[in-house]
Amino acid sequence: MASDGKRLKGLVAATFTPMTLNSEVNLPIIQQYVDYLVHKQKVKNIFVNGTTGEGMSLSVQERKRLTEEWVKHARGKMDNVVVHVGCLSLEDAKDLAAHAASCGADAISAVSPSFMKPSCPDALVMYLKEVAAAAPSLPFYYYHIPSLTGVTFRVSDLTGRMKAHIPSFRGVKFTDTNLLDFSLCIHLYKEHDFLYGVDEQLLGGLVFGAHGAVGSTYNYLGATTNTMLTAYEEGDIEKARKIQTSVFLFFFHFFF
Ligand SMILES: CC(=O)N[C@H](C=O)[C@@H](O)[C@H](O)[C@H](O)CO
Ligand SMILES: CC(=O)C(=O)O
Repeated sequence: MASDGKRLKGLVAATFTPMTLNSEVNLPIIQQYVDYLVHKQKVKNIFVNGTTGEGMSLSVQERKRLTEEWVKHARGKMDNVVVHVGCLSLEDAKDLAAHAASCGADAISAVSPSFMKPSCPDALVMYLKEVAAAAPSLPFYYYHIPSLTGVTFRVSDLTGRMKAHIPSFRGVKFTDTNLLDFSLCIHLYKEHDFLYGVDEQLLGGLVFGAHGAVGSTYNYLGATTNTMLTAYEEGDIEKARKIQTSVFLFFFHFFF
């Protein structure tokens, strides 16, 4: 699964972390989870230990064991395993990045530290540069999620700096409703991948040129969202809009 220059496209499911009733990570079920995503949801990329997987609430050891298991079972079945390695501790993030590389993950990603926040865009890039350098052979994706990190630097401001300072920088997982910032990134940095992360308005992201999408709902609405991607590609905007509307109505029904 080496990712020699291959671009991350299409849907990426942000995996949940299966737990046992004893609050241990449930590793034996991961093989079944991979098969379910590939066969039932037609989703062949995963984002492990992110927001949905509650990576920030897991121990470093749990995150490592999960990474090993996801990579092992995805091998030969999936296209990309992206491992989220962001932590409040830079040393832990570097440790997780190096571990992801040693397991054979395809890419890594990291959020900004969020308790002691970087004071300016350059400080954030210095942190991300060190994390990425711990796994220099893996494509690195900045994970922008200001609603949770409170770090609101515009991605269009950060991207040029990441491109200049992080040799493995490949793109951004962009979880924010600011489509102006998103579209500016796509316009300015055509050689990078910008993956949209607000599942309820992915259609808006597609119109502005999203290369793909990372999200929690692709665990269970992957097949449905794939039909939306196809409708959009075929120019059937009415159908795509209907599917997007059904997705957010479904979502609002259960979560609001
Ligand atoms: C805050 C959050 O978890 N965002 C996810 C991606 O980053 C999304 O996939 C959402 O879970 C999804 O859009 C539902 O609101
Ligand atoms: C949605 C997403 O990308 C995450 O859970 O991290």
